[in-house]
Amino acid sequence: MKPIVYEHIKTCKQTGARLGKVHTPHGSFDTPAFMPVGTLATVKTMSPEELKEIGANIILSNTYHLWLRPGEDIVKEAGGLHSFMNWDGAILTDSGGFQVFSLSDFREIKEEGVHFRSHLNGEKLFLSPEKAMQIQNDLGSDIMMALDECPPYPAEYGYMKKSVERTSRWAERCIEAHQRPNEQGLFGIVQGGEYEDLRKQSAADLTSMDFAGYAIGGLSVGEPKDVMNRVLDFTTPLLPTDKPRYLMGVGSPDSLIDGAIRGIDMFDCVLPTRIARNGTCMTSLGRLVVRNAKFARDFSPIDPNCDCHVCKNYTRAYIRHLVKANETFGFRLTTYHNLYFLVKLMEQVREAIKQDRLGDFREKFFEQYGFNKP
Ligand SMILES: CNc1nc2c(CCNC[C@]34C[C@H]5C[C@H](C[C@H](C5)C3)C4)c3nc(N)[nH]c(=O)c3cc2[nH]1
Ligand SMILES: [Zn+2]
Repeated sequence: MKPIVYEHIKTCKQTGARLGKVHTPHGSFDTPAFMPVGTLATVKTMSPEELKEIGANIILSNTYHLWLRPGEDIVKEAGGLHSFMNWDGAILTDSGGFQVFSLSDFREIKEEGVHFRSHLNGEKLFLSPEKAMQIQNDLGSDIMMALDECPPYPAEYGYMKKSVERTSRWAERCIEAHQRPNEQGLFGIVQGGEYEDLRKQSAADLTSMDFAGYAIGGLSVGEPKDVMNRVLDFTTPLLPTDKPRYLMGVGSPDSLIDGAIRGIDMFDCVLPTRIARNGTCMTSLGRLVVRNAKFARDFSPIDPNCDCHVCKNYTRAYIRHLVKANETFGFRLTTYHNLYFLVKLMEQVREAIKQDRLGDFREKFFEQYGFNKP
């Protein structure tokens, strides 16, 4: 039986956004959904209980890092990632390719796979479609990603065309190498950069193969927002309506809303956890850098419009003090609030889709958050 099932509930009459549910062997989650990112089998500083409290039902984990440390064999011996990290919700693992390109200084892409050096000890390593499948099979994630190449931005047409064709051949090999298709879903990743014909070719190749869902890759790699939105405008319509669509590496509140409007169901981004660790918070009135001196005697919550545990019990002055003193608890508070903020934002997006008014919601939110300021 299919491990991943997409249930379409409705499409917003005002925009192309769709309300849905994704059913997995470890529970379901409402879409559009933001997925918190756990790099080393933990969403940094958050406990599984806190992630549940925040409302996260699916998290991302990291093939590349877990392969290098502690090794997928140890995670497999622990019974898989769910028991290793004591998380009983859904887990999505990326294939590791993106990490190789963004972390290791030496790498060589060949037809058979990618040769590179470990960013930990410089050891020569090799990642192939078959290896990426074996690692994710051992980790036991509910949603696995095919091994793809995410080309840099910008990339010239000739290179992009060759890369798309190789990514499609790798996708075929991933399907072949997938050991447990009835227990773990496998998503294909559409590439093609900003070239409409290459996006069409990539989507046609991948949708002719039987994937549980489709990701749009190659974006959020430095391109302007309007380029991302244009690529989404002509790419999402190429994807089947009865399967989830995942926009990889996105993103900021405005990109989440604009992606949902263009029919995206799933998002992931390190932003909320990464900026939290330098004391920056996302609030309904825009970004707030809590270590700023003006908050030294500010005994109000991070976000007056937020009802999270942190905003109900702690003040800007206290969190500023902790962050300035480099106290771990301070980063736990900013991380908890930022994740809650994005999970809540997606709840408001789903509510707006229900009421066919996501366009109006976008206007109000952008105005209040300050996205429209020139
Ligand atoms: C930021 N922009 C962006 N990201 C991207 C990612 C990684 C998604 N996040 C997973 C990830 C990546 C890192 C950091 C955490 C944990 C783990 C390792 C998995 C999230 C991508 N991943 C793949 N396989 N392909 C892409 O084209 C791609 C494009 C992206 N553009
Ligand atoms: Zn809050």
